[in-house]
Amino acid sequence: MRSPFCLHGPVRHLHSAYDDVRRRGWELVVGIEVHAQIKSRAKLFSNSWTSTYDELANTHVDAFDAAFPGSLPRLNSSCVDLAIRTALGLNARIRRRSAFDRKHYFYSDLTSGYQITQNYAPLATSGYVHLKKSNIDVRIKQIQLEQDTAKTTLEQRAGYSVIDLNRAGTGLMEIVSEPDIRSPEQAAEYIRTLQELLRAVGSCDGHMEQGSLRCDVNVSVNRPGESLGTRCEIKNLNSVKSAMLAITSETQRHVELLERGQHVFQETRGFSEAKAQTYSLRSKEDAPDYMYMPDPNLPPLLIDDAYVQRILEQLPELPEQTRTRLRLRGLNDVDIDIMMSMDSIMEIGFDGKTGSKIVSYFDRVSQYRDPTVVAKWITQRLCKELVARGLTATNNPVTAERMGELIDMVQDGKITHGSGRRLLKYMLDSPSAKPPSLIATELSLIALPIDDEALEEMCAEAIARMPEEVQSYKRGRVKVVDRLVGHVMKNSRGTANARAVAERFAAMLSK
Ligand SMILES: Nc1ncnc2c1ncn2[C@@H]1O[C@H](COP(=O)(O)OP(=O)(O)OP(=O)(O)O)[C@@H](O)[C@H]1O
Ligand SMILES: [Mg+2]
Ligand SMILES: [Mg+2]
Repeated sequence: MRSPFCLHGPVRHLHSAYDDVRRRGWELVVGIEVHAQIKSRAKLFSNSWTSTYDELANTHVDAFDAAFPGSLPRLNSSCVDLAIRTALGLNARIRRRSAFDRKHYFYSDLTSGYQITQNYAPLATSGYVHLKKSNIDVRIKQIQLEQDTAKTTLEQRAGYSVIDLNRAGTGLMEIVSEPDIRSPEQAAEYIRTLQELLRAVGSCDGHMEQGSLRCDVNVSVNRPGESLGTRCEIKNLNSVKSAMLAITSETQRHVELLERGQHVFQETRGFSEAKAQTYSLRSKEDAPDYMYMPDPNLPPLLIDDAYVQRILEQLPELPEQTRTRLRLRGLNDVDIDIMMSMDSIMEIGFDGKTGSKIVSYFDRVSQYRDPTVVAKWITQRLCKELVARGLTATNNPVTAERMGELIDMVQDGKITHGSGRRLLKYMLDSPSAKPPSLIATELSLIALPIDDEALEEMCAEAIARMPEEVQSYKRGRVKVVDRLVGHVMKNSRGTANARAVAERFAAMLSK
């Protein structure tokens, strides 16, 4: 499973660079702006459907998305619902009256010349996210609704750019944190926690590599106890790894400037993954004047208590609650983390009631079974086998009922653990409607009874074949019995019960 703290190559190098900066007596301050694409069927203000990143260009475009003169925006209420779900999940205060503004700038990916956003009265304010590993709360300054832009691709050879309007007008939630983050690791945990929450409430699929979740990180350094330093904003980071790298290299740049007696100037910067360095895009002086103004075509967004209450009632279990519930059922944090992180490689449907697919699978399988046993099968076997086959919980061919039967067969000693694993692999590779017990019989996986003559014979055969092992066992090296057991297991194609075999050997060899 992927771990946020698994550091490789340049990350490890920069990680120690960051430790060095800390040793030299600097404190790092980070605030993150996350742009999360709302997982709604329609765009924020038009009837056009949203698209995935790999669809044919310009096939999801309404007159309004193309800024056709005379076209008017109409707010899609499901985007508001999903943003409110998110705000509730982030413990934020939902504004009863929010409003939309125009942010003007001129760029080829913005056909109307302005982006509709919420500058003066955002949808929600003053939330927080708890980071479990770092054990801190990161305050959320605000959550605002805004439009995504079109996508421009530069055709370098041909000397022109092509524009795809599929993304234009898709709803975004901008989630702005307070500057409460103090290390690249905390930033990584913040992004992952947010990702998990957005997926759980079903408001965003959180795929950074596909651009449905993008981060801008703001970085400054200061001496402990002093006021905050000047921040630089690094735009458009599309993986947790590049966010960590960008923060680390930017911190180092600030410290080097300040230690040389120079100043840090407020800037917007980009990040080159290849060089693991940030570079200047524009200084504060060059910052465009966005000429914000209330959008005259959109009335204020009014949200009453009943509306919020209704959404609160539909809110699925949040990750924190799932963790607590699973812990109460006896699961350990490793198993819980594996199950919850499985969802990061899972498609989640448009049904809204998403939450964690693998957790609800676990709930069904473990309803009348030992939860810890079921969790082990799911995390150590099923998840691994699914990932190896490029499958997800959504297209997992083994239903919860069949998985349950398989586990029962192992628990009841009808098949060995090893045979259970083979059976699971078989069921994943050759999906069928047959019950696992029938498949096990067909594959001759049914365990040999403990007192079977065949078992006695197999043990005797092993003893005859492995005199050296027998000798050293008799001289007191009891661990050697494992080799004898291994021989029998191999001969029985894994159907013998390993513990029974070991007991049999102990009895036979003590004679
Ligand atoms: N001294 C600081 N060091 C690091 N981060 C900071 C500091 N001061 C503010 N920040 C962070 O900078 C971010 C500012 O985001 P905000 O959206 O409010 O403004 P902006 O970046 O100026 O606007 P835009 O949305 O146009 O980028 C917040 O995440 C905040 O926590
Ligand atoms: Mg911002
Ligand atoms: Mg910003």
